[in-house]
Amino acid sequence: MENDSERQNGTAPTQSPPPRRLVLASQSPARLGLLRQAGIVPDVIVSGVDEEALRADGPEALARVLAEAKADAVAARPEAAGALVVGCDSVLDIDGVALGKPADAEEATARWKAMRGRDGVLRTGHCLVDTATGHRASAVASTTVHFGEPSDAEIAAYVASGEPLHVAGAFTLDGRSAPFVDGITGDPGTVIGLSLPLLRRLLADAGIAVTDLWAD
Ligand SMILES: Nc1nc2c(ncn2[C@@H]2O[C@H](COP(=O)(O)OP(=O)(O)OP(=O)(O)O)[C@@H](O)[C@H]2O)c(=O)[nH]1
Repeated sequence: MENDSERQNGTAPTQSPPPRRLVLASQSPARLGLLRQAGIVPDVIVSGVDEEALRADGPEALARVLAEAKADAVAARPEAAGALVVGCDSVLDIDGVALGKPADAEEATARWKAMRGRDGVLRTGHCLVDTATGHRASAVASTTVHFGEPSDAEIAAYVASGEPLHVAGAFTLDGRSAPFVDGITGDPGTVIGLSLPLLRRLLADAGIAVTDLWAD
């Protein structure tokens, strides 16, 4: 509390804003890991949004619409009251076609045989909702992925690992298919599932410094 002299000469210490709670509207362990490694420990509330039920005109619009649907669904929950909510959705854009998680091993194999040696763009939609103020903003981050040329046998082994079935684009930058990705142009977090530089900008637009969310 400021004392009288501080009040009179305006030297009262500036009160740092109360810490804000962030809710991650995603079941993605990769997104949670990116936030935790950056010093942010969000609550997780899975949106349960049926992604197949939504349509949009192209990969970028689809990633945005799905991220917005996830954030809005969680922001409406009573357990998110007063919190900042971030929702994300990632799709691989190859020649304007949005590729999410492959349906099965056969599709994962066919995708790898089609995309090896080529470039694709991983597009991750982000939506931030401040349930305390009603502020809501969304944006899409894009990173170009330069795929290597795994052999048929390497593709078969990767698909047999099961990993590609659980991730957008049937590949991971930081997992078993890392040897098959020659490089990227853009933010790596966008590929993994959440762009921290973009989140920083969305938070700043809401009047919040990303450093205010650090857990310690
Ligand atoms: N670790 C890792 N995960 C990836 C990579 N690329 C995509 N993913 C994951 O693939 C998933 C993309 O599917 P989404 O529909 O966006 O998200 P989800 O996992 O279904 O979870 P929700 O947000 O609850 O819908 C996310 O969990 C991403 O983190 C990658 O390079 N590395």
